[in-house]
Amino acid sequence: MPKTMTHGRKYLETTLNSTNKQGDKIFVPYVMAGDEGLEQLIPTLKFLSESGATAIELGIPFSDPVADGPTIQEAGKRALEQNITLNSVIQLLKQEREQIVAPIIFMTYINPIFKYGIEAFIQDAKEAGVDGLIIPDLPFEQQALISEKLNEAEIALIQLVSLTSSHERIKQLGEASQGFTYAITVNGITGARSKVSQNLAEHFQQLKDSSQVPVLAGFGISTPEHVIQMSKIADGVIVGSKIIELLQQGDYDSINRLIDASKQNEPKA
Ligand SMILES: O=P(O)(O)OC[C@@H](O)[C@@H](O)c1c[nH]c2ccccc12
Repeated sequence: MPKTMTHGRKYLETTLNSTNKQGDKIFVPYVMAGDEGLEQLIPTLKFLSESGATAIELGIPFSDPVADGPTIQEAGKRALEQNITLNSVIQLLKQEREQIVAPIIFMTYINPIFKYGIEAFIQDAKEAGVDGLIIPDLPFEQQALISEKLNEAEIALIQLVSLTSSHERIKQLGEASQGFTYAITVNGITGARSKVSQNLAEHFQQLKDSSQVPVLAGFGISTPEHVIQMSKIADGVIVGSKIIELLQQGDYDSINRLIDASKQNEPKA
């Protein structure tokens, strides 16, 4: 990161847009903070960033992760056993953020933020160089709780869109979108799957037409072929459970192959 570039929504959006402009698709891996111990977190983030991840979604472990499938839940348990908290992740990033070029998006449930205190959290997240936030259990109607202060701090609040969102809701979310729009491509929880959903081209076209920021596909994407398939209709992908499995196995080659699959698109004229 150039020293003059500060972190936040603009840095995230500029980074994502320039990836698409180059003709590549966006690749966002999800990792659970502290799954491999807190001391391994910076090396892992550095590896992902240097391997070509466009941005990184960093999960904060939580005791009641309602949207998470088994792989992410297990990773969360391992992290909780090591006493990883929102606070310890923020403290680490305050020290080491500069080592990682890729924008960082926190994925945290709302409870840890309440516990931390909304204002203190936003201030510390800003100081830690957090560029965006995903809060899966904060309904759109309740976002005013936090969105104004996030706007002031210029941290992006990412909107999640489900397959069952109505046309009207898609329009609302599109107007509120910052950073990127997270399009959930299955009805269900997170987790690696053998096949990705088909026939989503129209859905994605509708999302792209209403979103002011790139639209990324997530949930179930597990192979380079899935990445290529989804990248045809979305601006990029998010891969969580599979990345967690591969990190556990130390299979960095397969992680590189997933990332490389997002870079096989012809440059736009
Ligand atoms: O694991 P998958 O199926 O590859 O999907 C990504 C997902 O895990 C990650 O983005 C995520 C983890 N926890 C979440 C909760 C809600 C929405 C998204 C998430």
